[in-house]
Amino acid sequence: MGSGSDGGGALPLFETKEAKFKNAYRLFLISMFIGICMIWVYRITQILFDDDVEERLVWMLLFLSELWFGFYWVITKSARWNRVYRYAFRDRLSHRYEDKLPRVDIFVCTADPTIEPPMMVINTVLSVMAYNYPTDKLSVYLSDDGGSDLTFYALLEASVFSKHWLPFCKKFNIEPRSPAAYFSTKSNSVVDVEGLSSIKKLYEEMEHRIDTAANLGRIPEEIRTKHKGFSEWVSVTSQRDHQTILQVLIDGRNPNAVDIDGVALPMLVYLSRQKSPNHPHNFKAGAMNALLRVSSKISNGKIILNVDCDMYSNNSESVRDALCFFMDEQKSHDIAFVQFPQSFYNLTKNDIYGSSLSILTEVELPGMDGCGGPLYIGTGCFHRREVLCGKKYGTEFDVEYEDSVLINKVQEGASKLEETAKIVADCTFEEGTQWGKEMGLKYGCAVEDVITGLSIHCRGWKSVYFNPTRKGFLGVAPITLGQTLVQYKRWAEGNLQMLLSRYGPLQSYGVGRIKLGHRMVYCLWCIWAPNWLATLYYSVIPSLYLLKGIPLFPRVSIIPLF
Ligand SMILES: O=c1ccn([C@@H]2O[C@H](COP(=O)(O)OP(=O)(O)O[C@H]3O[C@H](CO)[C@@H](O)[C@H](O)[C@H]3O)[C@@H](O)[C@H]2O)c(=O)[nH]1
Ligand SMILES: [Mn+2]
Repeated sequence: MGSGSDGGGALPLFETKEAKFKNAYRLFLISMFIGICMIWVYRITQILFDDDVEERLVWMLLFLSELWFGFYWVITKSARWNRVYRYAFRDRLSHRYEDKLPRVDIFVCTADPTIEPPMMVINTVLSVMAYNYPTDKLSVYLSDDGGSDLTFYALLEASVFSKHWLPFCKKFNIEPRSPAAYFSTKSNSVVDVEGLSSIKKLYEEMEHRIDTAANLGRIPEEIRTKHKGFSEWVSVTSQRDHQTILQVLIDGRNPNAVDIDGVALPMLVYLSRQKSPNHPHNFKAGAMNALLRVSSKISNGKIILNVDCDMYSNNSESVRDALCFFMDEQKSHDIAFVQFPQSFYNLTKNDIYGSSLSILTEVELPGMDGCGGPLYIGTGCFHRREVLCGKKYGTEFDVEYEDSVLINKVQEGASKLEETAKIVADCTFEEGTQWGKEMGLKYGCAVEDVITGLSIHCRGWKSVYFNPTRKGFLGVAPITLGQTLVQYKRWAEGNLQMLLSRYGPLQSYGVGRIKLGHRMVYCLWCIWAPNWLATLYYSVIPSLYLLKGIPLFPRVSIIPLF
C-alpha cells in the first residue's frame, strides 16, 4: 500500500523466513502422534477386556483424560507446525520513504499512581518520545485512568526534561532511551562524561521534586501556579468521578516547542477521560478508545503504537521497524498490526515461575505468525488506525501515507484544541455508538486485547510478529508466586471467557472467516483453564490405585518389543 514512486520491482522492506529443520520437526510430531494413538488403542482394549466394573470406570475416566491431553497436544503443536521469523530492512525504508513517513501516535496507559509510580510512567513516556523518528510526525498521549494530579505533574516535569533528554539521546545515539534504564546500564562510558553527568543531575533533580510531591501527598502551591492544568483538579472529588481532563503539554505545531538545540519536540498530551459512577469505564479498552478518538482530533496518526506504562521502549528504531511491515509495496496490503513480544527487565536468575514467557515469545507466537498472525497482546503493538477503528479488509485505503505534516498546522491555539478534543472523551459519548463493539477495542472481557485482535483477523486481516535481537520493549514481569497467580488467573479466566463468548475462536464468529489452523492456535490459551480437570485426575488417581496394587499403566513386559 505504500505510495512509493519507485515501488515496483524494488527490494522488499521485510522478509519472512521459515524455521530451520521444519520437515524433520514435523516428522517427529507425526511419530509422537502415532504414539499417542497407540496409547488410546491400548486403553480401549483394556476397557473392553476388563470385567471389574469399578476398574472399568477408572480406566474410562483415565481414557477420557488421555483423549483430552491428546487434543490439547494437537492444539499446542498446531502453534509449532509452521513457525516463521520476520526481518525488517529499515535502511530501504529510509531510502524510499524518508520524506513520506506517516504520522505515528503513541498511547501510554496508566491507571494508578501508587501501583504505577509516576517516575516509571514518565520514563516510559520519555523513552517513546525519543524514538529515532521525525519529531513533527510523532505524538505521545498519556491516558491516566487514575486521574492523578501527581501523574500530571510528573508528565509536566518530563515535558521540560525532554528538551534536554531528546538532544542527548540523539547526539550520543544512546540505548535504551528510558533515562532510568539508561543510567542503570554499565555501558554508558562511551558518552562524553560531562554531558552525562549534567543530564544525570537534571534527571535526579526532577526525580527529587516528583518524589517530594509524592511523599507530601499533594502538589505544592508554588508548582500549581506554574501550569493552568492543575486548576482542573479543584473540582475532582474522586478518581471514579470527574470531568475529562485534557492538557496539551507540548504543542508540536507551535514553532516555539523546541528542545535546547532548537529541534522541534513531539506532541505530548495528557488525558484523563471523564469518569462517572453511572457509566461503565471498561478499563483499559475504554481508555484506549478514548485515546483513539481524542488523538484523531489532534494528530490523527495513521499508525498507532500502544504500550503499558510499565513497558519502556528499549530500541529507538522500533517505529521504523514496524513501518517496514506497513509500507512494503507488495506484501503490506493485508497487515493490520505488528506485535512485538513482551520482554522483561526484572526477571530473576532462575525464573522459577516462567515469567519470561519464553515459550510464548520464541515458539508459539512465531508459530501463530505462520498461520495468519499473532494475537494482539495489549502492549508493544503497532496498529493501523483505520483497522483498529473497524475497517474491513478489502476496501481501499483512503489516502496515501504521506500526509502533509500536521495539516492542521492551524492557527488554533492549544487551549482551543483541548476544548474541541475533550468532548469525545466524555463518558456519554459512546452511548448508542459502535465503540467497544465494532469499533475500537472490544468491551466486556478481561483479555480485551485478545478478542480485539481476533475480531481484526475475522475481518480478513493478517498480523505480523516481530522479535528483533535488540528487544523493542522491556516491562515488569510478575516475579513472586502471588503476582504470578494473579496474572495467570486473569489470563486463564479471560481466555476461557473468550472461548465461551460469541467471539470465541470456535464460535460462528471465527468459523469460516479465519483458517482452521489459526483458530486452533487461538484455542491454545482458551483451553488453559479447562485443562485442570484432566490434570488433577491424571496426577491423583494412578497413584491412589498403585497403593491398592492396581497399575493403571502398561507393564513393560506386555509390550511385545521387550
Ligand atoms: O482501568 C484501567 C485498567 C488498566 N489500565 C492500564 O492497562 C495496562 C494493563 O493493565 P495491567 O493491570 O497491568 O494488566 P496486565 O495483566 O499486566 O496486562 C497484560 O494483560 C492485559 C490483558 O490481556 C493486556 O491488556 C496488557 O497489555 C498486558 O500487559 C496498564 O498499563 C494499566 O495502567 C488502564 O489504563 N485503565
Ligand atoms: Mn501490567
